[in-house]
Amino acid sequence: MVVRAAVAGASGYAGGELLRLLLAHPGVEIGALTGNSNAGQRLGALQPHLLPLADRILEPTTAEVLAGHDVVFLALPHGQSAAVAEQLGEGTLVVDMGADFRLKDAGDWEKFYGSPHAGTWPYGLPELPGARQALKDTKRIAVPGCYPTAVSLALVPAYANGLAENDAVIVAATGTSGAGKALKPHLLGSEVMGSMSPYGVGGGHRHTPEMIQNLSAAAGEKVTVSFTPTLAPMARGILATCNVKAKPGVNAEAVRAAYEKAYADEPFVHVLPEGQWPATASVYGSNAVQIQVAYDESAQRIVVISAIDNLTKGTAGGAVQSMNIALGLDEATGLSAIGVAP
Ligand SMILES: NC(=O)C1=CN([C@@H]2O[C@H](COP(=O)(O)OP(=O)(O)OC[C@H]3O[C@@H](n4cnc5c(N)ncnc54)[C@H](OP(=O)(O)O)[C@@H]3O)[C@@H](O)[C@H]2O)C=CC1
Ligand SMILES: CC(=O)N[C@@H](CCC(=O)OP(=O)(O)O)C(=O)O
Repeated sequence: MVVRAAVAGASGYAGGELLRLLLAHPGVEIGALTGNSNAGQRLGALQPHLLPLADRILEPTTAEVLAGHDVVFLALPHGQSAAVAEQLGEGTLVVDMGADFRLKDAGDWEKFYGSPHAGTWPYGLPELPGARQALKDTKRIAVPGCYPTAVSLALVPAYANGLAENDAVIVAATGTSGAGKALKPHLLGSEVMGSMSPYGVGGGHRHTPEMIQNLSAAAGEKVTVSFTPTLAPMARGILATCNVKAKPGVNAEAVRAAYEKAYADEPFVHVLPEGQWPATASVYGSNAVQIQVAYDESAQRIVVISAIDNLTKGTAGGAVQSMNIALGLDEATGLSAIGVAP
């Protein structure tokens, strides 16, 4: 089976990473490629690493251009997907890499994104309990945010196994590509090189409600999340340090056993051997997730560290993995868990 896929937002970082993966996918033929301000440009001028597509011309992002494809990926800014998606036929598989359909709670959406809530689609993080079943045969997929991917995979086993108190403290470092290609003064090389800086401190980051949604579903009760993102001088990668108070009676063996069992059969999530720690360089350009867990006995806290590539497992790889499930393909088709080092 070969499906024809269109990519809206092909000039951006997420769209570019998606095309890199789709070029290596045996079941996908690449159809229309669209942009906004760059419509009319050669893709090669904007994504010079995508050599086989260099002479393709970006078209405007309209329902007419995106019609007639089996799959449409939307790699557009927040709030832009819903209007496009509603014009695409019900028989088309629409994979939204933006945030529009991730949250279930309309109040959360309005508070953090400041616009009316468009709805909720099956969530494209297959490793979460029940997620694969919801993705099978679906025609609509909401790909998670990059931080919620790293954090949910790190903490869901602790909550699903009743090991952690209902209070998570998370500090995560990200590469600059997470902010997209649009020019932003705080992302100038001279501001970022040789420096790390926090942002969205104090509960303001829009990924916080998405983390709460995922962790609360695993815990069976509302989990409190304090999330602090930081910007690191690298292009790609997220390193999330997740710290939770352990429930009474928990010990190091129980924690380790829960994580090893949770991810034993997962093709992309690797619980590292004891003493080895996740690093963004190890997952660069791959769909892999590295996890290490430690029990801090003196503080009675569980510390889980995860590393992903924000553009791969955190966006485009997660999108392809979820598409594969929806189409009934092997979940790992076209994806690699092998990183690039050094
Ligand atoms: N970067 C990341 O790590 C992650 C990104 N995502 C999501 O992916 C989506 C794209 O992000 P990213 O690629 O980083 O952003 P970029 O800024 O790099 O790219 C944005 C893309 O959307 C197009 N675009 C901009 N405005 C409009 C509009 N009004 N209508 C239609 N198209 C428009 C741009 O076209 P043009 O350049 O031609 O103007 C470009 O192709 C976002 O929703 C983001 O949340 C999700 C997880 C992680
Ligand atoms: C450095 C930086 O700004 N990172 C982005 C990462 C979020 C992201 O890309 O995810 P979604 O846009 O899909 O929600 C941020 O913190 O907003």
